[in-house]
Amino acid sequence: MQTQLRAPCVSHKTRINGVPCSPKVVPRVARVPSGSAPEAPVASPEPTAAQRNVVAQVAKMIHTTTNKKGALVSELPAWQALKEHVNEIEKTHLRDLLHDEARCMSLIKECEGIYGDFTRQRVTQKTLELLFELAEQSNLRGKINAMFNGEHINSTEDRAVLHIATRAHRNQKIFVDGKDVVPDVWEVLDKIKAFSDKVRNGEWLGVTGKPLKNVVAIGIGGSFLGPLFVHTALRTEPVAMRCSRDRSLRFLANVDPIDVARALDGLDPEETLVVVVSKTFTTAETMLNARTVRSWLTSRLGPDSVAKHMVAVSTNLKLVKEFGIDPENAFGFWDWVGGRYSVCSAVGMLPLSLQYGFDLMQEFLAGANNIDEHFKNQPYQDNLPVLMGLTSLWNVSFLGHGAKAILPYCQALSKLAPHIQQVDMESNGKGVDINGVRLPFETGEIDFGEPGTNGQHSFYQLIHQGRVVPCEFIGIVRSQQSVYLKGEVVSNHDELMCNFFAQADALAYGKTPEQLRSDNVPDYLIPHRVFTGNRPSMSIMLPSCTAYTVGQLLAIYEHRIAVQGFIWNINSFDQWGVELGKVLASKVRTVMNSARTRDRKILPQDGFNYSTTRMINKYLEGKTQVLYPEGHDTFPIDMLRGGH
Ligand SMILES: O=P(O)(O)OC[C@H]1O[C@H](O)[C@H](O)[C@@H](O)[C@@H]1O
Repeated sequence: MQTQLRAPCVSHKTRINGVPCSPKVVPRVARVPSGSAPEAPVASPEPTAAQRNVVAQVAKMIHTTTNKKGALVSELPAWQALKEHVNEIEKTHLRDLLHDEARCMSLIKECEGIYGDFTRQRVTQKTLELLFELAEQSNLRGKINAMFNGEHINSTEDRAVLHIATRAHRNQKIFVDGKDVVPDVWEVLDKIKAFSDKVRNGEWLGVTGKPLKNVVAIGIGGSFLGPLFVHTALRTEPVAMRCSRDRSLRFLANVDPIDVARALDGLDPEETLVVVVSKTFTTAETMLNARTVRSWLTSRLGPDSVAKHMVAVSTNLKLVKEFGIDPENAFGFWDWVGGRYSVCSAVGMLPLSLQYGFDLMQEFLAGANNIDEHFKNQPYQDNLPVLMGLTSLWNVSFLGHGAKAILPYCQALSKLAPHIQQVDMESNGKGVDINGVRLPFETGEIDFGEPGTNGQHSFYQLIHQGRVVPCEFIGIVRSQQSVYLKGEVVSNHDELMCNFFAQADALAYGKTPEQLRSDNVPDYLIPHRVFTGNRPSMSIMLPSCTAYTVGQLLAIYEHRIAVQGFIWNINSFDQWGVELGKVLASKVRTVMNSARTRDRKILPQDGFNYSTTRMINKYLEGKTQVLYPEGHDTFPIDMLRGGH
């Protein structure tokens, strides 16, 4: 049997990622037979100086040759067993697996009103058992508990990860650093209710005395995508429609002035409330957009209008004040809410409550909370986020499928994929494990998606006959909008759902040359018309698309992403990868300003490479505007027309 060197467990904390670690550093080098369980760090008597020296040298040697500080998940016995199990699965075809009714029954889960069908994943009962074993060996349960217990599992930023607290019931208790944070959460929620009620019932008026019926939410990334997803999901839901009659909610995210023009087009500033949403209140795009819209407001309504027409959501109340927004009109949240996990905090709750009313949005929180409890308490085999996370991990890390398609058969869920893109790819697109050790395998998935049936007429060709892309089909039992035309074979929503059912089986079964021959397909076309099938997917059905079920769906996706990150043993809650581009943009900004204000070209001494220098100069030459105008703001004429 082969042996491999395992690195010393060196811990500076008593708990890392929910895993207890000996506070006493006991470097230890073990020879571990591959395929056997890694040993836990053990306490030993104080080593002598000579022993310490030997251990330090061996540890240094291991560190420099393997860069390991602890066992990687890929070294765990269950990971190895899953690798070997791939050979078994490669011999199966979904066509056959779907004939096994006992298997299918065990892979269909009905919980919390949601129907989850995993039968079209390329898994058998044995695969699941091995995945559960991997979860055990990776201490998944311990890591979930660590998250719910408010431990600082975001170790690179030394923060707890507690978006679950933002949707806690008032009587729940959730502690961060010894403090119950639920009262703080509800203090902000109560403030959102009071403020949104006042705006909606006309108690809070604009500076010229008009009701504020339009809201523009300025924010980007996590301060945009989640709220946009939920707003898009509710726009045509009958109760939400009634609650939002005569009101509008728009979003402004991109720093592109075209987005400003579109967001403000036709709006009357006198009737418009602006919500600036930024966790840090330093994000360049958001702050420039906020200054732009402030200028749009004040140029029409005077400087005093800011007090009545601008409010903020942020963790940085100092900068909110410096911007000129009264902290009384600011809605806080906390560093333990990650930006991409913040839709249930004031980030989403303020703009959405202004649009739909707080009471409806509370149902959204209740739906998310329902899944939080499910995730925390259900055993792996009945736990939707765990099953989704594990089967995705199987697809990515063992079957080698690096992408996944999110395919809601519901137009209202059209912004689910863009939101999950950020939550998933920013969380799990990492190159090192939680200890900073470079991973010998890839993490994360490339997420994309469109609502069915639109996607069918776009990229489905590739997923049927080109690359294998595991798909997630999301269907709704009762549509938000019901249409049936007399004489049609089925109602419009049934027509949509016929496609939902058909696509999953088309991917799984495919079409063989024999079937094509018996359909009299000419020989020369057969290779073109063969579908190999055996393409994995899963299906979820929600009873309806309401505030409650949208909350459930959101939490399912958030937690399944955490499951994957916990098992890969990465930090799913930081995002250092977005920094470098920001820093370089800032350097370009400085040089751009100097070039524009001094009417000069970019020079080699500005520090850019040949390509970038030439490209920026080409850009500078091509614009009619050379010098920035002094002393006043400029807008495209139309942007100021204010709907008149
Ligand atoms: O809410 P903000 O502080 O303005 O941040 C907005 C976004 O900024 C960056 O792009 C981060 O990577 C995102 O996670 C975050 O959501």
